[in-house]
Amino acid sequence: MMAHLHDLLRTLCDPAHLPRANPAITAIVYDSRAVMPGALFVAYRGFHTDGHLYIPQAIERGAAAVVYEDPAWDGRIPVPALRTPNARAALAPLAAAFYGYPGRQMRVVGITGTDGKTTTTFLTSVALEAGGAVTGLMGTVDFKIAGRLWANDSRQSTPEAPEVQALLRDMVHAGCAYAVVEATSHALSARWNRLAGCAFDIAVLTNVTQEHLDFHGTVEQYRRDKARLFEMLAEFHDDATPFKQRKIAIVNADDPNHRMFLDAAPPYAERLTYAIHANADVCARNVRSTRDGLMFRVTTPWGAADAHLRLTGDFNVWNALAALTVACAEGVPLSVCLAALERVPGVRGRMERIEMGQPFTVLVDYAHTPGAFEKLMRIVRPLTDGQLIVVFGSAGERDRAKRPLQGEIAGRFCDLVVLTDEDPRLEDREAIIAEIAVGVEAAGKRIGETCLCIPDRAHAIRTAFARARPGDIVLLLGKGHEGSIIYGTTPMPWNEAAEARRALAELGFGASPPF
Ligand SMILES: CC(=O)N[C@H]1[C@@H](OP(=O)(O)OP(=O)(O)OC[C@H]2O[C@@H](n3ccc(=O)[nH]c3=O)[C@H](O)[C@@H]2O)O[C@H](CO)[C@@H](O)[C@@H]1O[C@H](C)C(=O)N[C@@H](C)C(=O)N[C@H](CCC(=O)O)C(=O)O
Ligand SMILES: Nc1ncnc2c1ncn2[C@@H]1O[C@H](COP(=O)(O)OP(=O)(O)OP(=O)(O)O)[C@@H](O)[C@H]1O
Repeated sequence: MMAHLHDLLRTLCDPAHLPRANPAITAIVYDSRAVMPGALFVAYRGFHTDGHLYIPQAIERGAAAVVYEDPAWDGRIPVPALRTPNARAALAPLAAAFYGYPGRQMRVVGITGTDGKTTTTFLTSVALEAGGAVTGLMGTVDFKIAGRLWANDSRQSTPEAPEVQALLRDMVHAGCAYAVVEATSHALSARWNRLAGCAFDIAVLTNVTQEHLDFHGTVEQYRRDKARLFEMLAEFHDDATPFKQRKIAIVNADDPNHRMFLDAAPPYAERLTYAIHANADVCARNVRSTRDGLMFRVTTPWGAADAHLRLTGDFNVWNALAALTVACAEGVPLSVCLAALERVPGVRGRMERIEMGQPFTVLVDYAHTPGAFEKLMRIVRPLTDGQLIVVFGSAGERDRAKRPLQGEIAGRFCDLVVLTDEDPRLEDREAIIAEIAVGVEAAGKRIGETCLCIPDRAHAIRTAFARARPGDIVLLLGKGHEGSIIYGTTPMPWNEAAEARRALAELGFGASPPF
C-alpha cells in the first residue's frame, strides 16, 4: 500500500493548511515502536503516556510525516507535520483514505449494543453466508475473512482504525460481499472515532443497559455514542455506488431506547424492528427454552416458520432475530437463513455447546463476574431436573472481592461446584480457591462432597464429567474463548472447548451427532 501525504491529510484540513512537502506514505502508525520507513506517525496523549514524546523515536525509525495534537510541538517536528484537535480521532479518516475506503466496495454491517454484539455478529455472518455470499467478520472472539478464521488476540473488541481498515481491505481482496463489524461504544465515540470511514450500510442495535459509564460519563452520552453507528449510515451517501445506496436501520423493539436509534438514522434509511414481546416487523412468539435449545415461531415480512436453535439462553432469540432480519432484508430466503442458524452450536466460548454424543449437556461460557454468573445460572437452572454442575475459578491479581460472591452464587444454583485455576498469576492458586470456597460453603455446600477444590483445570473438568449423570448440565465458566491460563507471568496454552472434547473422548464418547 502506498499513498501521498496530501491525499491523506485532505481528510483533516483544507488544502491551504497542507504542509508543502508531499512524501509517499507507506503506513499509518500510532505506536512509535511499530514505525517503518515512510510511515505517517500519529501522536496523541494517552491514558498512560503522551504519544508526542515518541515523535523523535518515530522519526529516527523513518517516519516520513507526523500528525499531532499538542500545540507545544508546533515548529519542533523536522518532517512534514499537521496539528489537528484530536489526533486519536484522526486515525480513522487517515486509515480509511490510506486503504482506499475498502468499506465502499462491500456491504458493511455494524452491530452495537451492551450485550450480544459478538454473538449477533457471528450469527449475522452465518445467515448472510447461507445465501451464498462470502463474508468477513470482526468481533471480540474471532476475526474471519472468507474461509479463514482466527482468534482476536488484541484485547479489543473493535481494533484501532488502521487495523479495522486493513482488515476491510483484506476482505475486499478476498472477494467478500459483506463485512460484519462488532461496533463497541468506545470505538464509536467521537473521542476515539475508530469506525469512521467504514461506509456502513446496515446498523443493528441489540440492547442498551448501563455499562462503561466510567468512559462515557452519563447514560445519555453512552446512548449517543452508540447511536453514532446509525448516524454513520449517512457516510458517503451522496456518491454511493448503486449497491451501497440502500441503508437499513435494525433495532430491538423490546428495548425502551430503540426509537432514539431509529431517529438517529438518516431519513432515507429503511427501518426494521425485531422483538420477542413488542410488536415488530420480525417477531418470535411462543419461545420455549429447553436443554436442547430454543424453539419459537418466527413471523417476518418474508414469511413465517418454526425455529429450533441449538443455542442456549433466551437472549439468543434476540440475537438470532437480529441476524435473520439482516440476512432476509438482504434477500436471503427465510428458510435458508433459518436452516443455517439452526446448525450453529454457539459462538466460540459464549454458551458454546460441546457435543460428543454424551448423555449430559456441556456448555463453555466466558462468564467471570458475579453478575454474569447470576444471569447465566438463572437461565440454565430450570433447564434440567438433574444436577447442575459448575467448574470455574477466579483470576489472580484481579478483583479479590468477587471471589466469595462467585462462590455463593454457584453454591446457591448448582448441585456440585468444582473450583479450579483460572489465571492464578503470581498468587497462590490454592489460596484463591479457598477464598471462592468461603462463598460456596456459605451457600450450604460441603468441601470434599458438594464442593471440590481441584486446581488442575484439566483434572477438574474430568472430575465434573465423571460425576455427571444423564440429563445433567455441566457449565465450564470463566475461560470461554481465551487461549491461555496465566501461571506466574507465563501464559500456558489452554483451549477449554478442546479440553472438554478430549475429556469426553476419554470417557468413550465420539464425534458430535450429524445435524
Ligand atoms: C485503556 C485504553 O483504552 N487503552 C487504549 C489506549 O491506550 P493508552 O491511551 O493507555 O495509550 P498510552 O499507553 O497512554 O500511549 C499513548 C500513545 O503513545 C503511543 N506510544 C506509547 C509508547 C511508546 O513507546 N511509543 C508510542 O508511540 C501509544 O501507541 C499510544 O498511541 O490507546 C491505545 C492505542 O490507541 C489502545 O490500543 C488502548 O486500548 C486498550 C488495548 C484497551 O484495552 N482498550 C479497551 C478499553 C477498549 O478499547 N475497549 C473497547 C470496548 C470494549 C467493550 O465494550 O467491552 C473495545 O472496542 O474493545
Ligand atoms: N441479546 C442479549 N441480551 C442480553 N444479554 C445477552 C444477549 N446476548 C448475549 N448476552 C449475554 O452477554 C454475554 C456476552 O455475549 P456477547 O459476547 O455476544 O456480547 P458482547 O456484547 O459482544 O460482549 P463482549 O464484547 O464482552 O463479548 C453472554 O454470555 C450472555 O450472558
